[in-house]
Parts: sequence; C-alpha cells; structure tokens
Amino acid sequence: MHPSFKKVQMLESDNFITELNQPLNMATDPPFHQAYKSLIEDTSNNIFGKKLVLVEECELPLIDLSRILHNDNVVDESEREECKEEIARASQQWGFFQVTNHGISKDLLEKMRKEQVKVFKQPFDKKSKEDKFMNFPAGSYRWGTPTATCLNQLSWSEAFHIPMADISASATAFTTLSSTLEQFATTVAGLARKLTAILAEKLGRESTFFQENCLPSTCYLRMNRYPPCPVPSAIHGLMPHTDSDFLTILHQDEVGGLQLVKDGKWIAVKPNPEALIVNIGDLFQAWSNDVYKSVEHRVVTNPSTERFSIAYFFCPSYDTVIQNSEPSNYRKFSFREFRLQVQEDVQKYGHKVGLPRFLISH
Ligand SMILES: C=C1C[C@]23C[C@@]1(O)CC[C@H]2[C@@]12CC[C@H](O)[C@@](C)(C(=O)O1)[C@H]2[C@@H]3C(=O)O
Ligand SMILES: O=C(O)CCC(=O)C(=O)O
Ligand SMILES: [Fe+2]
Repeated sequence: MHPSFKKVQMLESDNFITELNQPLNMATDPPFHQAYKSLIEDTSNNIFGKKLVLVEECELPLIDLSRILHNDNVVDESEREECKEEIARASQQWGFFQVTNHGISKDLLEKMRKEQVKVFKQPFDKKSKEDKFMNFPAGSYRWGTPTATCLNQLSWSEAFHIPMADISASATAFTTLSSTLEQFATTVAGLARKLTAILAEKLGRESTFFQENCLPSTCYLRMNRYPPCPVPSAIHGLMPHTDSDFLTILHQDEVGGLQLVKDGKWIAVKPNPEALIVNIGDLFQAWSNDVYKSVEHRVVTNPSTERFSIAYFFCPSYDTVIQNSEPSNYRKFSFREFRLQVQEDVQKYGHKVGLPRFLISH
C-alpha cells in the first residue's frame, strides 16, 4: 500500500468533525468548512462510509525535448522526428505526457512558485473581496465549487484564474509578481507554440494556425492551491474535468494528487521534479477530429500537506473558429460559443458537459 494512503485512513478517525469545525488557517484559508458543512453532515452522503479507493501510480510518457529545442547540429534529423512522433503518440494514447529539457529554467520556476506561495498566504478577505487584489482583474480569485449540488462536485482548493490580457495591460503597476508572471507566461507560451505546431504538422495541417490565433493575450494562467483536507476520501481537491483549451502546461510541486483516466480507470501521476506536464484540451480534440484526446483529470486532496500547481492554458481568441475538413465529428464552433456553453452548463447542472454538446449525430 502507498504510504500516504495509510496515513489518510488513520486520520479519518473520530476527531475529524472537530477538525471540520476548525479551519487549518482561519485567516488565509477559504471557509470550506462552513460552505460544505451541510453536504458533509448530510447522513445520506455517508462520508464515514467512503473508503479511500487505492489508485495505481504511473509514469506518464516522459519526453526529452532537447531533441527538438536544440537548433545545433548535435541532434540528427531522425532523433528530431522520433521526438515529434513520441509527442503525437502520447497525445493520441494518453492525452497527457511529461517533458524534460523543456527550456523553462529552474530559476524561473522557483521564482514563480515563491511568488505563488506569497499570494496565497494573504488573508482570505483580501484575496476574495478586494476589487483589484495584487492588480489581478476582479473575479480572478476562485475557491471551492460555488455551483456544486452534490458531494463529488466539491473542490477543496483555491485558485487565481488570470486572463493574460489583463496582466500585460496592468504591467505599468510593476511588481515582482507581475513581472515574474509575465516572464513565466511568455516562456511557457513559446513551449506551447512549439508543441502545438508539431501536433498540427503530425496531422498534416497548417502549423501556423496556432501562431495566428493563440496570442500571449488570449491565454490564461491559473495558480492553484490545495489546502490539507480533513476528509480526503470524500472530497476532491479539484473535481474531475477536461480543460477547455488547446493545450495545458502544468508545473506541479512534489506533493502529488493529480490523477487522470486511462483505459477507463483513474491513475495517479507520480510527480517528477524535472518535468512539466502537458495535456491536450477540448479544442485540440475537436480540431484534430478526435485524434488527440482531451482526457478527464482530477486532483485528490491530502490530509496533511498543502499542494501548489500552476497551469498555463493555451487558448485562442474568442472569435477563433474550430473546424475540420469533412467528414467531421463536430459542427464548427467558435471558442466564444464553447466557453458560453460551458458556463451555461456549469450554472444549470453544476458541471461542464463540454465537447459532446458539439458532436454531429451522423
Ligand atoms: C465547475 C466547473 C468549472 C470548470 C469546469 C467545471 O465543471 C469543473 C472544473 C472547472 C475547470 C477547472 C480548470 C479550468 O480552469 C476550467 C476552465 C476547466 O476547464 O475546468 C474550469 C471550468 C470553468 O471555470 O469553467
Ligand atoms: O493541480 C493540478 O495538478 C491540476 C490542475 C488542473 O487540472 C487545472 O487547473 O485545470
Ligand atoms: Fe485541468
């Protein structure tokens, strides 16, 4: 048995109700306890009876990008091609992979993480109420799942979901945070552009599509924090979902908790400190006519350790139209239409429906 799972079961003992009434850090943590109390205390949800389901840990495909990022003559053409092939294969079979030698320096990743920790350490009242906390646009701060209607839609996490357009626009208010964010976003965007161009080339489609439609200002950056959770077997850190973009690049810490669906089963991703995680989003699945897979993933909570991650969502402008040559599995739609449909479904049902909304029934 995985050691962290043992710990979970020991902690979920009789005193957890006391823990539920006492947030770990009253000043900085969101009030999950109050917000989720009724769902947790509803006996029909039977959180005592929820056994922790052990999930197998796996090594995601690990791809060494030095073969495509080095322009010198050290790498021969066959190695470059093999690397591109690995990227395309992982995107088809897993929808997820890890990359090393990705060109984002350790120094920048550490600087970004430090800034992220500092931001979340601010009092909850400041993060949630101020119009312009740290110069982020109003509404960037999210916590929990406000739309949840049942226990498994709850998310024990907080996030800043930041439209990059607003970060660039507010660069006049120059802080270490905004400059680090911008530097991080610019570098990661370069990597996203290269990966998407390769994936387009492998489909035999024009690789300039992403360069033309996904601009630094149309992308999003999401800083996530998962505080320790007293009932980790009953509540997700982030509920199961697929990403609504073309491609996501994720930098996670060493705590672990990310899981994804492979062959109909949840599997846990083993953190690799040298690697970034890449996953295909809904738009790429539609644009590739289901060749590349936008795979459902979630984050499980941890009873004792907080966890941090940063996701860069590579998105097009809202007017960009996603379409394929005929015959296509999907009707053509704009990114704006897709986002609005997701928002409408989340409001109505508490969860996203996503791509199935745009399928053509042949
Ligand atoms: C309630 C929801 C909002 C969300 C889609 C979901 O059904 C589940 C997770 C949320 C999330 C998290 C990651 C991304 O920020 C996001 C855009 C996504 O694809 O899934 C959001 C969705 C959202 O905010 O619309
Ligand atoms: O924190 C993680 O590992 C995943 C976060 C995620 O899926 C997201 O922000 O969309
Ligand atoms: Fe995600």
